[in-house]
Amino acid sequence: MTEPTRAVAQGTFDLLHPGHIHYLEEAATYADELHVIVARRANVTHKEPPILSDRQRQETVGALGVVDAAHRGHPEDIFVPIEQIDPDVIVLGHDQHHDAAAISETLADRGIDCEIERASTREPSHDAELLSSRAIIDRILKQRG
Ligand SMILES: Cc1cc2nc3c(=O)[nH]c(=O)nc-3n(C[C@H](O)[C@H](O)[C@H](O)COP(=O)(O)O)c2cc1C
Ligand SMILES: Nc1ncnc2c1ncn2[C@@H]1O[C@H](COP(=O)(O)OP(=O)(O)OP(=O)(O)O)[C@@H](O)[C@H]1O
Repeated sequence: MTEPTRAVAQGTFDLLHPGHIHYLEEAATYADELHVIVARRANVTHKEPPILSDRQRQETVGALGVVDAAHRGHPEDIFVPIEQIDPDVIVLGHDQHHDAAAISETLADRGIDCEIERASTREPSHDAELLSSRAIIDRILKQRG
Protein backbone atom coordinates (compact mmCIF):
# COMPACT_ATOMS: atom_id res chain seq x y z
CA MET A 1 0.00 0.00 0.00
CA THR A 2 1.72 3.19 -1.15
CA GLU A 3 1.54 6.26 1.09
CA PRO A 4 -0.78 9.06 -0.15
CA THR A 5 1.07 11.92 -1.83
CA ARG A 6 0.80 15.34 -0.12
CA ALA A 7 0.63 18.87 -1.52
CA VAL A 8 1.10 22.01 0.56
CA ALA A 9 -0.56 25.36 -0.11
CA GLN A 10 -0.18 28.42 2.12
CA GLY A 11 -1.37 31.94 2.71
CA THR A 12 -3.11 34.37 5.04
CA PHE A 13 -6.71 33.48 4.06
CA ASP A 14 -8.25 36.40 5.95
CA LEU A 15 -11.63 36.98 4.28
CA LEU A 16 -12.14 33.99 1.96
CA HIS A 17 -13.13 34.50 -1.69
CA PRO A 18 -13.28 32.53 -4.97
CA GLY A 19 -9.60 33.29 -5.68
CA HIS A 20 -8.67 31.27 -2.59
CA ILE A 21 -10.97 28.45 -3.64
CA HIS A 22 -9.42 28.44 -7.14
CA TYR A 23 -5.92 28.27 -5.63
CA LEU A 24 -6.76 25.48 -3.17
CA GLU A 25 -8.68 23.43 -5.76
CA GLU A 26 -5.74 23.71 -8.15
CA ALA A 27 -3.21 22.87 -5.42
CA ALA A 28 -5.28 19.79 -4.52
CA THR A 29 -4.84 18.41 -8.06
CA TYR A 30 -1.12 17.92 -7.42
CA ALA A 31 -1.46 15.18 -4.77
CA ASP A 32 -3.77 12.79 -2.92
CA GLU A 33 -3.93 15.10 0.12
CA LEU A 34 -3.95 18.90 0.42
CA HIS A 35 -2.36 20.40 3.53
CA VAL A 36 -2.68 24.16 3.99
CA ILE A 37 -0.37 26.27 6.15
CA VAL A 38 -2.19 29.36 7.41
CA ALA A 39 0.16 32.27 8.04
CA ARG A 40 0.45 33.59 11.59
CA ARG A 41 -0.61 37.18 11.95
CA ALA A 42 2.87 38.01 13.26
CA ASN A 43 4.38 36.74 9.98
CA VAL A 44 2.13 38.75 7.70
CA THR A 45 4.50 41.71 7.40
CA HIS A 46 4.35 42.30 3.63
CA LYS A 47 0.85 43.82 3.88
CA GLU A 48 -1.64 44.94 6.53
CA PRO A 49 -2.27 42.27 9.20
CA PRO A 50 -5.36 40.08 8.85
CA ILE A 51 -8.62 41.05 10.54
CA LEU A 52 -9.44 37.53 11.70
CA SER A 53 -7.52 35.47 14.29
CA ASP A 54 -5.02 32.75 13.40
CA ARG A 55 -7.43 30.17 14.83
CA GLN A 56 -10.48 31.42 12.92
CA ARG A 57 -8.58 31.53 9.62
CA GLN A 58 -7.18 28.02 10.20
CA GLU A 59 -10.58 26.56 11.14
CA THR A 60 -12.34 28.18 8.18
CA VAL A 61 -9.78 26.92 5.67
CA GLY A 62 -9.82 23.50 7.35
CA ALA A 63 -13.59 23.24 6.85
CA LEU A 64 -13.27 23.45 3.06
CA GLY A 65 -13.98 20.12 1.38
CA VAL A 66 -10.87 20.30 -0.78
CA VAL A 67 -8.58 20.73 2.25
CA ASP A 68 -7.47 17.61 4.12
CA ALA A 69 -5.71 19.50 6.91
CA ALA A 70 -5.15 23.15 7.80
CA HIS A 71 -2.14 23.92 9.97
CA ARG A 72 -1.41 27.10 11.89
CA GLY A 73 1.99 28.23 10.63
CA HIS A 74 5.09 28.11 12.81
CA PRO A 75 5.79 31.42 14.57
CA GLU A 76 9.44 31.65 13.52
CA ASP A 77 10.53 28.97 11.05
CA ILE A 78 8.35 28.47 7.96
CA PHE A 79 10.09 25.18 7.19
CA VAL A 80 9.07 23.46 10.45
CA PRO A 81 5.56 22.64 9.16
CA ILE A 82 7.11 21.51 5.88
CA GLU A 83 9.38 19.07 7.76
CA GLN A 84 6.33 17.83 9.71
CA ILE A 85 4.03 17.45 6.67
CA ASP A 86 6.85 16.14 4.43
CA PRO A 87 5.03 17.11 1.20
CA ASP A 88 5.75 15.86 -2.31
CA VAL A 89 4.93 19.30 -3.73
CA ILE A 90 4.59 22.88 -2.50
CA VAL A 91 2.16 24.89 -4.61
CA LEU A 92 2.89 28.62 -4.44
CA GLY A 93 0.07 31.07 -4.99
CA HIS A 94 -0.10 33.02 -8.25
CA ASP A 95 1.13 36.24 -6.60
CA GLN A 96 3.03 34.92 -3.58
CA HIS A 97 6.22 36.79 -3.04
CA HIS A 98 8.30 33.69 -2.34
CA ASP A 99 11.19 32.91 -4.65
CA ALA A 100 10.86 29.29 -5.77
CA ALA A 101 14.64 28.93 -6.24
CA ALA A 102 15.33 30.17 -2.71
CA ILE A 103 12.77 27.77 -1.27
CA SER A 104 14.25 24.89 -3.30
CA GLU A 105 17.70 25.72 -1.92
CA THR A 106 16.48 25.71 1.69
CA LEU A 107 14.55 22.48 1.12
CA ALA A 108 17.74 20.87 -0.22
CA ASP A 109 19.78 22.21 2.71
CA ARG A 110 17.26 20.68 5.10
CA GLY A 111 17.10 17.39 3.25
CA ILE A 112 13.49 17.81 2.14
CA ASP A 113 12.76 16.30 -1.28
CA CYS A 114 9.82 18.32 -2.62
CA GLU A 115 8.74 19.84 -5.95
CA ILE A 116 7.65 23.47 -6.24
CA GLU A 117 4.80 24.58 -8.48
CA ARG A 118 3.04 27.92 -8.99
CA ALA A 119 -0.75 28.08 -9.20
CA SER A 120 -2.63 30.07 -11.81
CA THR A 121 -4.71 33.22 -11.34
CA ARG A 122 -8.47 33.26 -11.09
CA GLU A 123 -9.82 36.33 -12.89
CA PRO A 124 -13.11 37.93 -11.79
CA SER A 125 -16.11 36.21 -13.36
CA HIS A 126 -18.28 39.34 -13.09
CA ASP A 127 -17.69 43.06 -12.44
CA ALA A 128 -18.75 43.07 -8.80
CA GLU A 129 -16.65 40.03 -7.86
CA LEU A 130 -13.82 40.73 -5.42
CA LEU A 131 -10.88 38.33 -5.48
CA SER A 132 -8.82 39.96 -2.77
CA SER A 133 -9.32 40.12 1.00
CA ARG A 134 -7.99 43.67 0.91
CA ALA A 135 -10.53 44.71 -1.73
CA ILE A 136 -13.36 43.18 0.35
CA ILE A 137 -12.24 45.19 3.38
CA ASP A 138 -12.03 48.35 1.26
CA ARG A 139 -15.59 47.83 0.02
CA ILE A 140 -16.80 47.31 3.61
CA LEU A 141 -15.09 50.52 4.73
CA LYS A 142 -16.58 52.40 1.77
CA GLN A 143 -20.11 51.09 2.30
CA ARG A 144 -20.18 50.81 6.10
CA GLY A 145 -17.28 53.00 7.24
C1 LIG B 1 6.81 26.80 2.01
C2 LIG B 1 6.07 27.79 2.87
C3 LIG B 1 5.91 27.53 4.24
C4 LIG B 1 5.25 28.45 5.06
N1 LIG B 1 5.17 28.21 6.42
C5 LIG B 1 4.69 29.18 7.23
C6 LIG B 1 4.73 29.05 8.65
O1 LIG B 1 5.19 28.03 9.18
N2 LIG B 1 4.28 30.08 9.43
C7 LIG B 1 3.71 31.20 8.88
O2 LIG B 1 3.28 32.08 9.65
N3 LIG B 1 3.65 31.38 7.52
C8 LIG B 1 4.13 30.38 6.71
N4 LIG B 1 4.09 30.52 5.35
C9 LIG B 1 3.16 31.50 4.86
C10 LIG B 1 3.85 32.73 4.48
O3 LIG B 1 4.00 33.52 5.59
C11 LIG B 1 2.87 33.31 3.45
O4 LIG B 1 3.17 32.75 2.21
C12 LIG B 1 2.99 34.79 3.41
O5 LIG B 1 2.38 35.27 4.57
C13 LIG B 1 2.32 35.28 2.17
O6 LIG B 1 0.96 34.99 2.32
P1 LIG B 1 -0.13 35.63 1.33
O7 LIG B 1 -0.03 34.82 0.07
O8 LIG B 1 -1.38 35.41 2.08
O9 LIG B 1 0.25 37.07 1.13
C14 LIG B 1 4.74 29.64 4.50
C15 LIG B 1 4.90 29.91 3.12
C16 LIG B 1 5.56 29.00 2.31
C17 LIG B 1 5.74 29.31 0.84
N1 LIG C 1 -7.59 35.72 -7.57
C1 LIG C 1 -6.77 34.73 -7.17
N2 LIG C 1 -6.44 33.73 -8.02
C2 LIG C 1 -5.62 32.74 -7.62
N3 LIG C 1 -5.06 32.65 -6.39
C3 LIG C 1 -5.36 33.62 -5.51
C4 LIG C 1 -6.22 34.71 -5.84
N4 LIG C 1 -6.31 35.52 -4.74
C5 LIG C 1 -5.54 34.98 -3.80
N5 LIG C 1 -4.96 33.83 -4.24
C6 LIG C 1 -4.01 32.99 -3.52
O1 LIG C 1 -4.52 32.63 -2.25
C7 LIG C 1 -3.43 32.55 -1.30
C8 LIG C 1 -3.74 33.34 -0.08
O2 LIG C 1 -3.78 34.68 -0.51
P1 LIG C 1 -4.06 35.85 0.54
O3 LIG C 1 -4.47 35.25 1.84
O4 LIG C 1 -2.92 36.79 0.49
O5 LIG C 1 -5.36 36.46 -0.09
P2 LIG C 1 -5.49 37.80 -0.92
O6 LIG C 1 -6.93 37.93 -1.20
O7 LIG C 1 -4.52 37.77 -2.05
O8 LIG C 1 -5.04 38.87 0.17
P3 LIG C 1 -4.80 40.43 -0.09
O9 LIG C 1 -5.92 40.94 -0.91
O10 LIG C 1 -4.78 40.95 1.31
O11 LIG C 1 -3.47 40.47 -0.78
C9 LIG C 1 -2.20 33.06 -2.03
O12 LIG C 1 -1.43 31.96 -2.44
C10 LIG C 1 -2.74 33.77 -3.23
O13 LIG C 1 -1.85 33.68 -4.34
